[in-house]
Amino acid sequence: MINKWKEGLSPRDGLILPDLTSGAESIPVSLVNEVDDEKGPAHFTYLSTVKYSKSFKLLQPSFGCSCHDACQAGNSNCSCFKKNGGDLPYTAYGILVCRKPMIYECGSSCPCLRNCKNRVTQTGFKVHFEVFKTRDRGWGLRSWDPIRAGTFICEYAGEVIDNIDAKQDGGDDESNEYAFHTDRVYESFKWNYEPELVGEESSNTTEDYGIPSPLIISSKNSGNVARFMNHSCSPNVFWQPIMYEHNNEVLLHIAFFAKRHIPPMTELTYDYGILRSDEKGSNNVEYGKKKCLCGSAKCRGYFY
Ligand SMILES: C[S@@+](CC[C@H](N)C(=O)[O-])C[C@H]1O[C@@H](n2cnc3c(N)ncnc32)[C@H](O)[C@@H]1O
Repeated sequence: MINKWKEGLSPRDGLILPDLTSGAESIPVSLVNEVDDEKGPAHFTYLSTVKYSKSFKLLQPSFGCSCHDACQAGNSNCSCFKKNGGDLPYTAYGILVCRKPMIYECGSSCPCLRNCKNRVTQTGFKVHFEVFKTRDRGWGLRSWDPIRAGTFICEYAGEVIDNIDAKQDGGDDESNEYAFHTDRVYESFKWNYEPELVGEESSNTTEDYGIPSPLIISSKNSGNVARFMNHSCSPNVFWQPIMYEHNNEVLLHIAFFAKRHIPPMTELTYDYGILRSDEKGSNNVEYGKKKCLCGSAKCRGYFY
């Protein structure tokens, strides 16, 4: 049936819009409601990447590789590989091998080809998503295609804002529910599924992120499909910081990857983390105000 939807041979029940992105992405994103009469989410502008309005100072100097073809695994002269600890972070099929504190992709000043294997998150998403109405958590995101563990899902697109803007954006006493914060408290987990999937033990990879300074991205007014991903305490998606250079600026992007194999039509969710209290310091976590309806056996009961 899903193949018939893709080929346009059979109509998708509850279809509201065939492409929520209006052509901004190479693969259309359907908008579907099979549960009630709501005709779509509140207005927002579709944006496919992150937008830095204020200059975000990164400590990393801007430099790329000098590979003239595609960057090759084992090439000790490739400076992009060196920044990634001497390895390509992705397999030849573009699957993330291991969660890392930071991934450095080739950027616009690197002479390597556009299809270099070190540019996975810059070439748009490769799965057919639908934004659908959930029964109890507003709109959500799922895929018509099966997704293999380690697959790039999408980036978190939106506008980079500072903490003051984040508070103002959400009103006086409510935080912006469409803000992604890198410095929330996130449940730790080990990611190294690729070796596990080929029958090897997972290694003890670090759970810390190597982010130079906290980043907040708001997708309230403009964003992509990531703004529809709901929270789960047992998520099937996780985020990974990625840096690459564009127009002589090295910018930080947040990319989502599948944490496990995800069957078609399964809701895609990630852990929103818990907001830290500015006043209480890093060891004191401020417990979230929102009741969590993720329904997982490990549900914390709240998020934010
Ligand atoms: C970034 S938005 C996600 C998309 C949203 N469902 C929508 O309709 O646009 C975050 C909001 O979705 C809802 N939400 C997400 N995950 C939830 C969960 N596990 N339990 C209850 N509500 C959730 C909450 O209202 C939250 O503030």
